[in-house]
Amino acid sequence: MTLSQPKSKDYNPALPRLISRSHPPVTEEEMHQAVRTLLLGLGEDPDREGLRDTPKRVVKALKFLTSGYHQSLDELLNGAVFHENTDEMVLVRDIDLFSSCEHHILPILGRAHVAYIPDGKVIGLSKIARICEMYGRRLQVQERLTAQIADALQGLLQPKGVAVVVEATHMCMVMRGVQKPGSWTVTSAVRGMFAEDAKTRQEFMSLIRHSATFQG
Ligand SMILES: Nc1nc2c(ncn2[C@@H]2O[C@H](COP(=O)(O)OP(=O)(O)OP(=O)(O)O)[C@@H](O)[C@H]2O)c(=O)[nH]1
Ligand SMILES: [Zn+2]
Repeated sequence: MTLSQPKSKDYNPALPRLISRSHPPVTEEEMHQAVRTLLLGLGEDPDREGLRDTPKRVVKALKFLTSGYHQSLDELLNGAVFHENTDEMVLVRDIDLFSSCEHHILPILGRAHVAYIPDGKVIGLSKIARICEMYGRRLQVQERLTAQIADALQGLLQPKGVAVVVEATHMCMVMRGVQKPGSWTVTSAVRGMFAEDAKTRQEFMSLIRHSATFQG
């Protein structure tokens, strides 16, 4: 049986604070011009054949990579929250995750492991991956991304506990800056039983233990 839809306006841990709410809208043409200016600033010729459509492509790509700002949990869930009498841990591990770091707008590539202990309600498994995707498609820091996934599940299901681990490599640390290709950042967010009970947390950690590699 499908439960009544949780309302994201009642609970929305990731209400995007988009500046467009208070500023006049920026037109598509202005965005293209901005990319053209960037290319000029880099010493490129934006009118050469290979770059002619690049401003359009960049804007389109960036819009896609930040499309999570325009999604809501209600829409994404599509009612897929069900009554189920179980209180055993549910874990979806190795969810590929792509995001963009808010400091450099460069990719964050990795994976998420998401677990919860139900308290009368379960969520469609694919929706867990969709929640990760929605928050990934925003400008992020990994810590906030991890917490937002945990808080979304906590708010939607009121489960006995939630645990999220994100393992990711940041292109801003690989391709530029400190240039450390082998580095992985691991962040976790634990709520309820996972925060309170070391045994439950250990069970989760042992279930996700493996070597972190990214296979793109
Ligand atoms: N905590 C956190 N930091 C991040 C994340 N993504 C990028 N950063 C860091 O944000 C910091 C920005 O530091 P700045 O000194 O302002 O920028 P920068 O000169 O480009 O820094 P470098 O990368 O050290 O060259 C860097 O240390 C990045 O590694 C993230 O998801 N979480
Ligand atoms: Zn960065």
